[in-house]
Amino acid sequence: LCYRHPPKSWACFQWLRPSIESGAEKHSGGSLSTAPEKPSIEHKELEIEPSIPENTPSIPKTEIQLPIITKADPPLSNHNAKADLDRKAMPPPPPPFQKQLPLRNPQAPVPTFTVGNGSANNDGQEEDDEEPSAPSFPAMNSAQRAAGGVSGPPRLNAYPQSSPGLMAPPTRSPLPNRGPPGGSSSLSSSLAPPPTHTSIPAKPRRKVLLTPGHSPLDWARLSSSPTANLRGLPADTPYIRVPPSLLKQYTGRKGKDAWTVLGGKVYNISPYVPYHPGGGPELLKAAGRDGTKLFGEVHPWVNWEGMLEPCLVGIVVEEGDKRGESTLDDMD
Ligand code: HEM
Repeated sequence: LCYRHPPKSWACFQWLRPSIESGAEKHSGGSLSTAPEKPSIEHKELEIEPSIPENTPSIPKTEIQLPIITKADPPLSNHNAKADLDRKAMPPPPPPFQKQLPLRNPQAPVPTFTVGNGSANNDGQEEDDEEPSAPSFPAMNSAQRAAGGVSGPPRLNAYPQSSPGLMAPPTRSPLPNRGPPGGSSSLSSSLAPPPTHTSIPAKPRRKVLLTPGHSPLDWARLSSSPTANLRGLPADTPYIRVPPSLLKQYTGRKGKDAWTVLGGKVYNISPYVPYHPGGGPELLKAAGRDGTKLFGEVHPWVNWEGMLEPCLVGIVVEEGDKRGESTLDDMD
């Protein structure tokens, strides 16, 4: 302000100038005995004026015009008139600082933006020199922009008007869709995991509902009991050699136990039938014959040796092997 309007050009000084000049004349007259009426003001003014450099850029005096008093204006008087003149001579105060968004259409005070016409500018130039660029949200490479679903600023209403880019409101039914995974509505269930997160197994799992007291834990408890006789043979019976003809007799029918062969060892699987997670019938498919291949096709990860150790009957031998009863020590 002082740069553009130096004190030299202030209107109040214009008003004071006649008195200053007259004061100067008094001083130049050399009458030291005559005391000025306003010595402090006049001397101050006389000191200020020479301190302003002559080459200071200033508005020419012709530009500083006192307001022309027309007939319509009320008559100015004394202090109020001077204050008015001073106020009019001063430039208007700057507006309060605020960042102005470039609004192209004054009819629409809320900024809106559209996607898809390629007008978005992202080269980092000044905003004032460019067209109004798209807002920074959502991001330029976001899925929202790619889907074309952005047509305006975020809305607070839950269900906006139907628009081709917006998701339709969910259809609600009186009961939640919580059917079993294997039910008829499993494909359309909203609780079903998305197909990309799980791989559909080649074979559906065939676990059965075990009767109470026949969980795997119950079997572990039973099989670890030293008093339980799970072999189906009289106590203290040594391990026996089992030819195929003998194995065939133990199919689990006609009141006999079910034996099977896993890895060359013969097991009595009858006690395990109610504990088998795949169901009794499935287990009994291996009864009376070698079930090693069958077992490996279904669950090769199962530790059958540890689970069926107390059910071990003996070993399988060739037909016609007449070496009689033998123990596992003989096999080793
Ligand atoms: C003979 C000794 C066997 C033992 C000790 C045994 C043990 C088991 C065990 C522990 C499971 C649960 C596996 C798991 O949860 O991952 C199971 C499941 C099953 N087992 Fe066996 N099993 C035997 C024989 C067999 C045989 C011979 C068959 C079929 C012919 C069979 C068919 C099944 C089936 C279909 C399942 C259900 C698999 C699934 O959950 O998808 N098992 N068995």
